[in-house]
Amino acid sequence: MTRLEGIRAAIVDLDGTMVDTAPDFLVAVNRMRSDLGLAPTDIGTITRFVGKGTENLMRRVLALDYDVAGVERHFEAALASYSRHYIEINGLHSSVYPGVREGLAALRAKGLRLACVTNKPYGFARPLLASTGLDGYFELVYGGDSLPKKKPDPYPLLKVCEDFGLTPAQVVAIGDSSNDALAARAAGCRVLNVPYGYNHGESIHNVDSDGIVSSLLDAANLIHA
Ligand SMILES: O=C(O)COP(=O)(O)O
Ligand SMILES: [Mg+2]
Repeated sequence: MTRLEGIRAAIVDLDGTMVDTAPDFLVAVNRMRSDLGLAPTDIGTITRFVGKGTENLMRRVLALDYDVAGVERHFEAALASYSRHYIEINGLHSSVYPGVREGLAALRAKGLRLACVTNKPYGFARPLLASTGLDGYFELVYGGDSLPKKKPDPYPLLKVCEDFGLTPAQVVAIGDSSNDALAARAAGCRVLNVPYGYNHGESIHNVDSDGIVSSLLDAANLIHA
């Protein structure tokens, strides 16, 4: 695969890229569903729904049972219940993917600056990064509610470029979904995808990116300052 040259910073996605959080999502969603008197859902359904932030996840899991008006009627209660449960179990059922720590360390060793940009709410992302010990690698963390727009909008990536004083062409995004690739393409950043995450239940091979890497360590081996 082609080397990426002239890269000074990497923007790394969280859910499905650094941490396999689907089991956490499943537990919190099912506790919320139980609070609302709904039957539990399954991990396959959850992995299709994760990626576009908490509000979208709530609407999708409510739409399993309710029509559009019903979803909106139950939305606030569902979000409050889910958020309370998620913060209680955040990280307990999750694991860091192989090659993540090694990849982040290798990127830092090459002199790259690192930012984490996730659609996960900042209040969930920060404690997860701390409990997994990944927070020390990142100069910057933006959650899905940190900025006016979230991925696939390019805004969070462009904000990182501005924060770092770099042009988008000097920055690579690494993520598991079309959200990450679309945001990167629209921003003018390079982008690498990992194939082991969620991608809305679709094949990552149909996504326009600069390459698919099997791990963050493989990504680091392709990236050069
Ligand atoms: O929480 C989500 O919806 C997905 O978060 P991500 O951007 O880290 O994949
Ligand atoms: Mg992701």
